[in-house]
Amino acid sequence: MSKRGSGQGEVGSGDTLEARDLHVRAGSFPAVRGVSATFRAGEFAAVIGPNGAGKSTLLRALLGLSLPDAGEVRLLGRSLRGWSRAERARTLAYLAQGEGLPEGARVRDVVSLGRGAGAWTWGLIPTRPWTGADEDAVTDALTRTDTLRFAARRVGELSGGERQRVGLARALAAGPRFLLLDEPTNHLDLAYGLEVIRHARCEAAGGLGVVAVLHDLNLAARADRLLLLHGGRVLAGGTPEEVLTPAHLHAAYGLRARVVQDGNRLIVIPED
Ligand SMILES: Nc1ncnc2c1ncn2[C@@H]1O[C@H](COP(=O)(O)OP(=O)(O)OP(=O)(O)O)[C@@H](O)[C@H]1O
Repeated sequence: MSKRGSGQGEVGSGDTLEARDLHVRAGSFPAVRGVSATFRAGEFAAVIGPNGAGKSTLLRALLGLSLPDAGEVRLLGRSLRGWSRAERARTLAYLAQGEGLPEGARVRDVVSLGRGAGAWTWGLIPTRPWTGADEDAVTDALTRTDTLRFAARRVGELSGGERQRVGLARALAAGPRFLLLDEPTNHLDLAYGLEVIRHARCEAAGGLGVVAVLHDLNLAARADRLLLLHGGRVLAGGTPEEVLTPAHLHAAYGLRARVVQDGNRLIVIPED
């Protein structure tokens, strides 16, 4: 089934971000060891696993920020090695873990950075003029993340949850095909965490591919697909029902847990 999202066009079967037998080091440590996974446009996928499982390292390799020792990343059917930095930056958006935003800047200006407005702000030579289409894309990203109403406020005046949505808006402003989020709900209370997940789901329903590293398994249970890493390897991949089993949770986290179905959602309950 194909979907249409604002500015993202038709989603076809080749709209994937793929890791093929990927081996990646973090420093000298082999943090990702033979991971294969396919992330699709139009899907919200969560990468889960205990501390040190290799989640962030995998995300950085998918973005082309860390080069693999072996294996490859393929984006829209082409090896990432063949993509220019500029092409990659337009296609893959990234919200890093604990990424700070400039406190004194106004929200709209921060979101404009997502379309390269920094080239003007920082006195660099712009490669193209700022256009009405850029302005529209910024407004669209602000609207989609429900941040338009405080677009004129300064970042320093916002709550943690509001800042996270501004970061999301900046990433979306570039008009990417895939959005990669590293622990986007970290330090957020339950309500804000849920809100970030709701936005991620909504973007995926609009045609974007969303890949988020998540620690909270009950938030991850709201994803379309899960990838469970352990020791740099894939322990399980598939739907939340397939991945969040007591056996997998015990193998990955050494945790005894019950998994119960509540309506159409799974709930993980750790046992003492
Ligand atoms: N610069 C580095 N030098 C050496 N080892 C590193 C470096 N960065 C990460 N590692 C190790 O690589 C492994 C994977 O790290 P990574 O950050 O990808 O895991 P993670 O699953 O994202 O963990 P967390 O949930 O704690 O953020 C860990 O064991 C970590 O200690």
